[in-house]
Amino acid sequence: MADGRAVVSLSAVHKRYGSGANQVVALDGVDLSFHAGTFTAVMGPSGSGKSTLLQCAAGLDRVDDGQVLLAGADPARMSETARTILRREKIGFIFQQFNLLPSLTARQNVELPLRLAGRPPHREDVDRVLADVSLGDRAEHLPSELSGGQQQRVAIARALVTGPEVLFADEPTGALDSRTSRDVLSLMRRIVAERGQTIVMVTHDPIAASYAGRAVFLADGRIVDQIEDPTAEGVAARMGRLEVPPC
Ligand SMILES: Nc1ncnc2c1ncn2[C@@H]1O[C@H](COP(=O)(O)OP(=O)(O)OP(=O)(O)O)[C@@H](O)[C@H]1O
Repeated sequence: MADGRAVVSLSAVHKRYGSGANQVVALDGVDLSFHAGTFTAVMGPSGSGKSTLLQCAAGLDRVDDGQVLLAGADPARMSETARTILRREKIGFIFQQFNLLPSLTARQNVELPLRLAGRPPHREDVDRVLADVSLGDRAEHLPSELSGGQQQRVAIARALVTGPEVLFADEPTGALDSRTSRDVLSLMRRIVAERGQTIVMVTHDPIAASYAGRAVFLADGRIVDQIEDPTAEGVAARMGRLEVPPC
């Protein structure tokens, strides 16, 4: 369902932390676009800049040089309030640790982004998105009454309920066992195929990357390779050449 429109694009993006001798160049001239309806895995060794890329692409962190365009807007040129609204309305996030509110039911967690955006949640919309993640029968359960995979599916429903242009996922299966991970990844792939959702996922796991339509490889803050329709074996082999051998 990819339509060739870039939902997120980074042009010559540089991001540095610290200064002087302690300065770290986290992103070193990144040019990268994420088109509508595509599922991209961002891979690379530890410290290569994956999380920084996600933070900058999502407008959560400022870039030092270059430009990010996110859903047609440049977050660097927006006020803090406008950036908050952009994040609330156009972006969904999924995290390794789910980040659900423990005292709220699955339904109330899913309703939360709508309430924060001042949009009264309609029961049928929330029911539909819970059914989309196969949790129609768990709506009234607390997170503590759900398995890890079910909690991550609530988090996905919560990320989808506002109809975001792009979903950013940071190691979404990092806290799940392999079978549950496969279920969550299959769900993410289905959301892309059926809803035309755009997903950008940071992962260490070649099997997770194989669910994406493209794997992008970072090393020392630079994009060094891309693989279309990646297989777990192909990704693992490419990663093996990027990882620094232990001394
Ligand atoms: N807030 C910060 N202050 C200083 N340096 C930072 C900060 N955040 C990240 N870095 C540095 O920037 C570089 C890129 O970090 P980043 O977290 O983006 O890498 P990563 O590929 O996501 O790593 P990992 O896979 O280990 O999570 C690293 O050298 C890191 O130490």
